[in-house]
Amino acid sequence: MSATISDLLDPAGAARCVLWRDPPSGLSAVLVIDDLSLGPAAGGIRTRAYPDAAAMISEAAALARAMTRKCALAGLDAGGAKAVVLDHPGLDRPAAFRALGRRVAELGGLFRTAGDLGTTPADLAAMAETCPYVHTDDRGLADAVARGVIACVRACARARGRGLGGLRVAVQGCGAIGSAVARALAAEGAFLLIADVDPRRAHDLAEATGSHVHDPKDILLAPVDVLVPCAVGGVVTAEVAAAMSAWALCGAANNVLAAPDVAEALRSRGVLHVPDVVASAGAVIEGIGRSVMQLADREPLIAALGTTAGELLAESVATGRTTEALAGRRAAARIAAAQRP
Ligand SMILES: NC(=O)c1ccc[n+]([C@@H]2O[C@H](COP(=O)([O-])OP(=O)(O)OC[C@H]3O[C@@H](n4cnc5c(N)ncnc54)[C@H](O)[C@@H]3O)[C@@H](O)[C@H]2O)c1
Repeated sequence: MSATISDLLDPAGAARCVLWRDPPSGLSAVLVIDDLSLGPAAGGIRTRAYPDAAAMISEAAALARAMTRKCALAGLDAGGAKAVVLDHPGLDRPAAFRALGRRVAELGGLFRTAGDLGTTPADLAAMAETCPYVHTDDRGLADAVARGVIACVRACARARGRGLGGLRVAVQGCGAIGSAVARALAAEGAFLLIADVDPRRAHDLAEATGSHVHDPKDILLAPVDVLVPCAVGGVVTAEVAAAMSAWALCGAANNVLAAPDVAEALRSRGVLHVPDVVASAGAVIEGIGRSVMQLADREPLIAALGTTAGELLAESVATGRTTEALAGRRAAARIAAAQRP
């Protein structure tokens, strides 16, 4: 069940993919390394009940591509990757994550990882027993994401001549990231509507932050100023883009647009859209900044996400292009410059 580095290094520059299985623990995992031009590949581990291996590969590949853009835009010396783990009734989680840790350790630091949707602090702790390349400080990374999201929401508010105080914000998802974002927004005096498919999580977060619990079925259409998705990807469909009340979209959920043309639907309605590859970069800045770039202070890079968001919003108005396209172009330019001999 092991991969060697040469399995992953593809001289043609195509995405590298490896499937790991460990029958004793029930582990089935896919790692996609998308790009190594700027440095080792960074990306979290997602754990979900996928229908088949093709679904695992396709989600890992899309998320790894987004990580490449995220690292390039954040000014990090890192490329993009993603690992996904199949959640199923036969999964012995501690043993499976220890086995996954052994495989990732064999790559010698080529892949740097942390948590993501569905992967728990206990999973990461088990993995860290066998692997030095996993960040287990889930709360610290989530708080770093929240600081980046706040900087980007502030950029949206500023574009409308507003501040964060009294801003009406809807947060979808009350997990690690949604909770950190809601706490940070509440501390800034925003008025919050929050929702989760797990009512207990929403209730507990509402108690802690003074927020109002909203029905998860229509949180994306809630009458607010800013929509902050922090749950699963693909939730902003063409229908949501056409019907949403919020005048800004700025969330941490990776790959939140259901299709590329949704970006144009948002732009043509005048919705300020901060791409999630910008808004959600706080965790990878914290992780790679600390472990690879040895930056004593990562806050300037996190604060710079707000500057990038403001520039993209202004450039979109000036050029009529979507912020998503403009962000993609910036990331590609930085990677191309690094690839030049
Ligand atoms: N963890 C990180 O460091 C990190 C960094 C950047 C981006 N992200 C992204 O942020 C998002 C959230 O990650 P997380 O680590 O908080 O995951 P998590 O598993 O801790 O929390 C996700 C929450 O979303 C809820 N949820 C799922 N579907 C929902 C729906 N349709 N409506 C409302 N709630 C729903 C779940 O019940 C859960 O409470 C993911 O898209 C992830 O890729 C995570």
